[in-house]
Amino acid sequence: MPSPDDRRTGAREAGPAGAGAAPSDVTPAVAVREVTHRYGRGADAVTALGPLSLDIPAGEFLVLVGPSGSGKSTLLRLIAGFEHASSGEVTVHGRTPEPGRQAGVVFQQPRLFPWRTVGENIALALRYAGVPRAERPARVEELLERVGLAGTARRRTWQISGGQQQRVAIARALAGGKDLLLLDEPFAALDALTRERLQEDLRTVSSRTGITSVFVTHSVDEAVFLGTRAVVLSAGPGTVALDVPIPLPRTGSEDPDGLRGLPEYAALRAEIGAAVRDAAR
Ligand SMILES: Nc1ncnc2c1ncn2[C@@H]1O[C@H](COP(=O)(O)OP(=O)(O)OP(=O)(O)O)[C@@H](O)[C@H]1O
Repeated sequence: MPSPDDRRTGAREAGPAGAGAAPSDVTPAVAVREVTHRYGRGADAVTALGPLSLDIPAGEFLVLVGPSGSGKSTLLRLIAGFEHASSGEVTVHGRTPEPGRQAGVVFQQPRLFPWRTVGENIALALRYAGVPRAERPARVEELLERVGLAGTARRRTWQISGGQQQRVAIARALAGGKDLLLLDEPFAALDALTRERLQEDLRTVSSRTGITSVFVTHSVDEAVFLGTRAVVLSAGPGTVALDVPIPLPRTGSEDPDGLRGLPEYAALRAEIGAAVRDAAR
């Protein structure tokens, strides 16, 4: 899914973790400092997360893995600004996150407007991003091309497959021109083959644009394939159980089978898999 205007941030050129960490004096794209999060009050309160600290440099593709209930989605929601930390601080480019402001978000379900066409769903996001009306059709086509859906703008969302709908959701998240993408198990509901295709395409998009990404998954294989860094959360309330760089080749044109066949790939899978199993005990 190459695009003529692939963006590369300065920090990306400095390199994500795994390809040489960003210098420590650069403000991270996302900073999570001593954060805890509780849902509810009194006797019904659930501590979902923390205390947890994490810096995510610009350009990094951070994958969050961990047992069910370890607080992965909670952490993502805090970074998106959907929740406010009970204690500690979350900042995105040094500022308190606000919903829809700093990040494009993709959920497990595509959440498209069913009465609108594919193109209209994306055009709406462009409108919210302040893109002038006259420029929107060309931008829609460009975004659709980027996610492998060129020529589908006029189709209704119910006329396309679940995998295609999730591609539209990714295009919509990219439409805002944000440099942070938050994805909460976006491929979990898809069949294995479609899931692999989307993983490959997302890896290419992320490698070529350098967009900072935080991706929640239960799949260790998905984590190693997509990430430049993996963080495993302990059983809830989640803290960092393992934090490892994934220094695999990342030009955006790697052969997926070749990547999965690398000995480093198998070693990372084993290390992260063991940490997830330990965390779940
Ligand atoms: N809105 C909510 N109100 C009350 N408790 C919540 C809420 N959302 C999450 N929790 C609780 O917070 C804890 C962490 O949930 P969270 O969904 O963040 O974990 P997770 O690691 O993403 O789980 P999963 O992998 O199952 O999706 C769990 O105990 C969950 O029950």
